[in-house]
Amino acid sequence: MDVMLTVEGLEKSFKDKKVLKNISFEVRKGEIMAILGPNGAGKSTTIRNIMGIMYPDKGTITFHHYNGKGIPRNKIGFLPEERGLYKNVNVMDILLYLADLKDYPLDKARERALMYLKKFDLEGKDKVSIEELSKGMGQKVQFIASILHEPEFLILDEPFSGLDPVSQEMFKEEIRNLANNGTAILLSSHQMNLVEEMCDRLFMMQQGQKVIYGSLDEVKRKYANFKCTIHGKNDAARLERIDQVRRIEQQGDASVLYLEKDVEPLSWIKQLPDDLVIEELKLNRISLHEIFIDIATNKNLMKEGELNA
Ligand SMILES: Nc1ncnc2c1ncn2[C@@H]1O[C@H](COP(=O)(O)OP(=O)(O)OP(=O)(O)O)[C@@H](O)[C@H]1O
Repeated sequence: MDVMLTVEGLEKSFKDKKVLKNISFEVRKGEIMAILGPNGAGKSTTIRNIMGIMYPDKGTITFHHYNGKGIPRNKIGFLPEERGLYKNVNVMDILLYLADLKDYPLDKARERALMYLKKFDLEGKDKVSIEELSKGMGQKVQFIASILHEPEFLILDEPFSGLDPVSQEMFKEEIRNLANNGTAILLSSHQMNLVEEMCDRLFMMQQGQKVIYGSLDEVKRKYANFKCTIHGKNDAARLERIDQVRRIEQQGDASVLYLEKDVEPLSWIKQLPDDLVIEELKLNRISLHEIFIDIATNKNLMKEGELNA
């Protein structure tokens, strides 16, 4: 386990409002680590502290491999939440300019830029000015700018916002490739389905505090209770009386039964009433999206006082 970055005990206040409270996590080489949380949770503030755009009141940020020499800016790639490139400059010029700022050899940068433009369906756009690009195209160029210099640590803040599904797939594949080639990736996104498909580990925060930290598998095993979806005309009150059903949701003839923690799936199925109408039955764990909503709305997990994985 090769740790690239350690964030330890980060605290930050704006005036008298504490927005980061004892934030600690690490990002490892070759992994996609997601930083998640509701609006205002403190994700961007955490990222800005890592990038050295602002400084923490307390705590440390350590990039390993660099002998404690501070932030290795040339080895970091950053796609910020606030997008923006110089408008009246052409695509290749801006890409080369940004690569140059990272001390990356220009001939190599040009070669890689052409390769990535082709990969992202922007072949021939190298001489087009930024203002002529659509929003999605501009985002692709900015993404290319963040990876052109072969960063060892990459921060992606909402990389998928505004992208069509095909472009999302391209980004997903490229991000996965980068991780497979050893890049440590910190990914912030509100698109839980994509996070669930892509990330190896996740750090979820709320109101400046850690609520969940661990591998996707651990998190799902620990926090994602089972839910049972039954298609068939059944009476809601009756379903609610079934043992270990926490709550139900009904839509037409489909009912989703959210089950209590630690339910034993096989025995639970065995004890279902004989006269239940079942046209279809599915038993699976709740999604990351549902875990997120549970936490953000303080429905369930927060009350159980066991969130500090
Ligand atoms: N420069 C600032 N001055 C004062 N308050 C700030 C500043 N930057 C952020 N905040 C506050 O810090 C808190 C955390 O904000 P932050 O932008 O880090 O959240 P976030 O998790 O990135 O949210 P979002 O998902 O909406 O992007 C919020 O309450 C925000 O209002």
